[in-house]
Amino acid sequence: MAFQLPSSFSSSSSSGEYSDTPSSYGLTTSTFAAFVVSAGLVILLLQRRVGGGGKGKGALKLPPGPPGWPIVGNLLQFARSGKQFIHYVRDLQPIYGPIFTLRMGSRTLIIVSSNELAHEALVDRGQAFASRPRENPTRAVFSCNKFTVNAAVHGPLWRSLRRNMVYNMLSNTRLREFHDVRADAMDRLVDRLRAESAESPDGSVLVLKSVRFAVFCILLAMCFGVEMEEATIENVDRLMKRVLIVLNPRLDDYLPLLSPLFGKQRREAMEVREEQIRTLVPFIEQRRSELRGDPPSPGKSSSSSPSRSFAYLDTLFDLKIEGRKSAPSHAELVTLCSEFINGGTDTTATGVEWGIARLIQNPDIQSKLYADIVSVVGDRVVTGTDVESMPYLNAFTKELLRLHPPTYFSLTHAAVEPTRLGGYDIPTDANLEFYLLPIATNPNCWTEPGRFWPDRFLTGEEADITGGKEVKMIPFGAGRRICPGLTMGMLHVNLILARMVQEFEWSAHPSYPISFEEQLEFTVVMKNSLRAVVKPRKKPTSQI
Ligand code: HEM
Repeated sequence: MAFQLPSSFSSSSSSGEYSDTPSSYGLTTSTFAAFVVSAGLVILLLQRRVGGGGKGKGALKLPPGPPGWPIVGNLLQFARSGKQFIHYVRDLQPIYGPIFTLRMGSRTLIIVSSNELAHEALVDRGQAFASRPRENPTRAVFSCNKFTVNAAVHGPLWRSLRRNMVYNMLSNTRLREFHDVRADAMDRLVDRLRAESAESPDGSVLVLKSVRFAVFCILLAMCFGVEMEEATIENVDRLMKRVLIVLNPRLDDYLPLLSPLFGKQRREAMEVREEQIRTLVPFIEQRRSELRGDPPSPGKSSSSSPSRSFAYLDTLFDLKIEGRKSAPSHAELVTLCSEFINGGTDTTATGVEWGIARLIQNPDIQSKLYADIVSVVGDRVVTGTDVESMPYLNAFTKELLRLHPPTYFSLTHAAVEPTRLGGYDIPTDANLEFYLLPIATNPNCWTEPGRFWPDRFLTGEEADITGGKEVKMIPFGAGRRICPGLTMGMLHVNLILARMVQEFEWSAHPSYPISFEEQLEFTVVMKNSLRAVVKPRKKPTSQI
């Protein structure tokens, strides 16, 4: 079992297809257990000697939770359970209720799984819970000390960064401007799937890999303003995977006193950070010199096509941050660009993978979806504008994100100042985790909540996925920290699914039966990566 707890994506990455987390970071259960017991005893002795101890939380009335050990809290029980964190929490929830506490070493996690409490905390009293907790030292380096939208504490920096991303990049008008980037990525996706299927002896394809690559291409082009050659994209993608691996939570994140034992991992993380800066700064500099109108440097081989008129990066060069005079540094630009690319890549790709699995499981639903697409576009290739007018597709995607929220937890929240929720104290240093899956499958809110049934949204059941009025399903979170990429995320999931279904009929591979078991990486991916058989349909004509 990998040692895996929820974490923010910061400037880092997300995952999706990577189940190859090195065991040096993911300790096995038995080593971990032995390690924690001995380490716990050593720390206890050390703390006694220096007169240390608790943090004076005795007077607080925290939500209930399983009793834990001194120092290590519930870490040992979690490790010994042999479960993934999402399953460990799922099994505790019926015992401890809608709000409960887990102590993971030095971190106090408060898990909220009630619709009402989520609405109260995120919407009604959104300001009070709008911050983010402290980061571990490795993440702090990658996020330039929380210089990102997702990691910034609630305050002027967060407001400046978020406002810039939302108004300059994620508005409907701006999204329309990148129509051709999406169209190109969709064509490439279809070509890749066709080629992979033709090369494989059984005509099958690995869904997540190609979809993830397509989304990555779109976000890379939007971020840096250039459409890069495939080899360059793959290179950047490989680097992002390494970033992801070194940012995996480590034992010393929860037991900082053990950090002297993790020197090698820390050094490796710093090398990856340097490589990330070395790789991305040339794109930043290329863009800067193009904006200045410099002539291309002689003899420099270009790994990208001519530039677009606008990119996320352009908005960052002279970004005015409340309370700060200087423009973002190179390292900060790398961090902000990585956040933009990573925030939307695995979340979207994971959603599509589960979506294709559901279509294979339900051929009737697949037929209805195909009919919906054809009724709107006829023989023409489906575009981002078309998907808005496809009621069944939109119902399908909503149902998909209800039952398979790409992240089962929102990013970790923190209280701005000590407060209360559900009758319990919430200290500022607690990690507040909103558990999205039980919220979206609450039997008080849904008929047959466990059934995958897109028609529910066409026959009277409703849900505002922003959670503004009430919280029924919030795959993008809710309130002040709601995902700023909601519209783009929905558009990409809709468009990719529509194009994949327009071009191919999807069915199960006889040797790889579909299993709906999940695995927590950054997003919750299919435990057995989906391998499916594709049968080309009538080829649509090129775009108008
Ligand atoms: C299907 C696609 C997506 C899903 C399911 C998703 C989900 C989420 C969730 C659950 C959160 C946490 C909200 C909270 O803390 O309460 C979040 C935050 C965030 N997402 Fe997304 N996301 C998606 C796509 C995107 C895209 C396309 C981008 C941008 C390019 C993006 C950028 C962000 C950022 C910057 C935050 C942090 C917001 C803040 O802290 O103020 N996401 N997302």
